[in-house]
Amino acid sequence: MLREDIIIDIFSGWRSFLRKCLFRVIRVGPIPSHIAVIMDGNRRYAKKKKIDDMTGYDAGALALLHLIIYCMELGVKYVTAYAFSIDNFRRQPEEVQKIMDLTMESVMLLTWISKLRSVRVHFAGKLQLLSAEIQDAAKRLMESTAGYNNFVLTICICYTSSDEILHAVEKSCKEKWDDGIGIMGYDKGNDYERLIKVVDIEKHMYTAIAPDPDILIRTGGEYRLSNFLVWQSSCCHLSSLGTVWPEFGVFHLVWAVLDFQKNYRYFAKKKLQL
Ligand SMILES: CC(C)=CCC/C(C)=C/CC/C(C)=C/COP(=O)(O)OP(=O)(O)O
Repeated sequence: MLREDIIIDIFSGWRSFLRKCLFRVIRVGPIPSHIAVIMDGNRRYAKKKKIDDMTGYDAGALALLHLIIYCMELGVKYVTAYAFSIDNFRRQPEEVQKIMDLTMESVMLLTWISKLRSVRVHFAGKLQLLSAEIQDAAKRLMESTAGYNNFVLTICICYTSSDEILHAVEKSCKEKWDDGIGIMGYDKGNDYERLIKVVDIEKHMYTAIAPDPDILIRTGGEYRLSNFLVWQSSCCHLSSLGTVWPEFGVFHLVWAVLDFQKNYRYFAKKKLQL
């Protein structure tokens, strides 16, 4: 399903030319540095098109590849996608297997794209829940692209925010403990001095490779975060789109960015206050 000729087609041709003209106009305003996506509605798309659910996921993976390329052209440096949550292991075995197969295919395709466009690929989540084969392939891709910084793609797999925060707290405590500092704070007059700071926790997040997202897009008409980037999205523009993920296209991206630009002053001010 995910093939190199599809990517060449997205990068070139008259559509790519028109897109670049449109992006030139949008770039007059502020461009988000980081866009995160919850790719909801793949099975609903499959039902709508009367195809099987697994083909819906294929279409979803292709929509993600389109988004990555559009973001590169627009000048967005970071994209983070919620590919599979820890809770998704409770789904039908064939569905779990399908997403794992897509992950493996994506690793192969991303190996090719990353060399072509200097893309750094990062997998974020409890990766030990993946099969040994996928863990190895993901690790190899992360290592081989670690030196690139043109564009950073984070694929959240076996991920939930609760697990990410627990992991980061554990790591921070262990680090302080190993340094002989201890983990409990102490009273300091009227104040309380914490030994574990917010920066310590943030350093150990699975997604620490990227700054907090500027826009979080959720498709499928839902208004929930579903345990995705909960810590990181306190000051981010939320965009809930009625479209199902495989139908997400360049105009949906443009809409989300224009909406972000409309509210930019507020978010810029809030970020300065943090
Ligand atoms: C790189 C990589 C591994 C790509 C993964 C491809 C992909 C589109 C994953 C989405 C996973 C997922 C569980 C989405 C929820 O949609 P749903 O189908 O549950 O939505 P619905 O049931 O509400 O329609």
